[in-house]
Amino acid sequence: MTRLRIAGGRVLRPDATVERADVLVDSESGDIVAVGDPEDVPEGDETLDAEDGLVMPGLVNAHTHVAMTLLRGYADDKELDAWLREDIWPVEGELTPEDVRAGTELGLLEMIRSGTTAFADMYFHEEEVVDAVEDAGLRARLGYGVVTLGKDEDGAREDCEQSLATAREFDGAADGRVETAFMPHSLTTVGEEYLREYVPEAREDDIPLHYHANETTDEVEPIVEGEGQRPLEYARDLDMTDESDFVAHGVHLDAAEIDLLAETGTSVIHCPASNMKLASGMAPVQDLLDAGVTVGLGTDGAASNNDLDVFDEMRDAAMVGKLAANDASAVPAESVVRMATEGSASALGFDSGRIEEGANADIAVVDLDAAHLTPHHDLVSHLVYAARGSDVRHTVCDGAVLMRDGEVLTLDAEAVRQRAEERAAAAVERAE
Ligand SMILES: CSC[C@H]1O[C@@H](n2cnc3c(O)ncnc32)[C@H](O)[C@@H]1O
Ligand SMILES: [Zn+2]
Repeated sequence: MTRLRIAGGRVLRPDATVERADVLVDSESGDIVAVGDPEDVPEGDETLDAEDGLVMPGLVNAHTHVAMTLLRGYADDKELDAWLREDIWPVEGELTPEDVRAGTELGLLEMIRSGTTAFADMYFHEEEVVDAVEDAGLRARLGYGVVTLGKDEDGAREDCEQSLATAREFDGAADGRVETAFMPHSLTTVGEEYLREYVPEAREDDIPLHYHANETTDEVEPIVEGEGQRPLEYARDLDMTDESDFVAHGVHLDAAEIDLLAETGTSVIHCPASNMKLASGMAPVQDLLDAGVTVGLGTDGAASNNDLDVFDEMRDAAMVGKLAANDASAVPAESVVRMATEGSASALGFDSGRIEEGANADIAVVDLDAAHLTPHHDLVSHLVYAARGSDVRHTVCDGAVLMRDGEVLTLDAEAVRQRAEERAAAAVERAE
């Protein structure tokens, strides 16, 4: 057994306390095998120096479209529908598998550098995302995003079948680090007849569902008018609110929908930066937490954020959560850290997000000696209100070191950056 010892640091425990401790990881099983007083933790074969650092669970970005890094800064300052139709979808129509690979690698590089160890992705050419994740060493729940709107019946069916085939083929890939889901884009961009036909197929194979829901009022109103139901009631009647399912956004929810989410166990992935930038609205996060809904955190794509830094997202979640509740005590730092770690991991079905014996060894070590993190009254506060992705010193996933002392070991950072730059420019040129 190869053992990695993360030594000399302070450790963020699942109850949000911080203690001086060492962490021992079994690099073969990918599990944490001991957490405790340095004198009680057995020696490792390899050591990661966590002196002056905080050892915390790797962050989990539970909703993104990772290859959209290629479109970062391409189209800003528009609301969702116009942004997608006028700017994003025309370029996405030009993206080749190689483009998606290049954009994904850029996103993975950014995630590893900022302490993210797991994520959920909805996109196309998803086989490229699987390969990139396998090489870069992260953990992910991946799926092909279905849109039937604007397609004829053959095209729509092809899309649904592609999503199911992707989910079946790649589940368990990358030594089990990749799991999958059936991913209808949203309740308004996928026709009811297709949801009625294909959701039962996913259920038969125990494939979870991930989709955008209640993101904008434009998405809620047609369902209320057409079906006489709130969107999540419509989703429940289509068997789309299982415990294993997770929806992105959940901005415009009424009280009955919040109860429905709590009763069914369907998780909500809060994406505050995207919701603010596209002026979609403010999600009722404190109400969701009070109702017992599992809430995770996601950046959404880098074109509506415009980065994949979950530290940034935590700060946004705390800030907008208070504004939405009109209460400065709402969505406190501890709840936000929980959302970005255990909450997201649980939504994605991963046994990660906590530094505890038996959990996946998905870990980030944050440097605490920066000026903007001094003094150390409350380290949980710092993670949410003061830290940045660039404060991460080491990133470990599944027991493997992906970044040591700021150097990413699984990707050639400069080559990744150059390829993405070239591919992004060429794709935009083809589209214009
Ligand atoms: C069909 S693959 C996924 C699809 O989703 C688009 N997308 C990116 N951000 C959002 C968002 O906030 N709401 C809805 N859809 C979004 C992305 O561009 C892909 O086309
Ligand atoms: Zn999205």
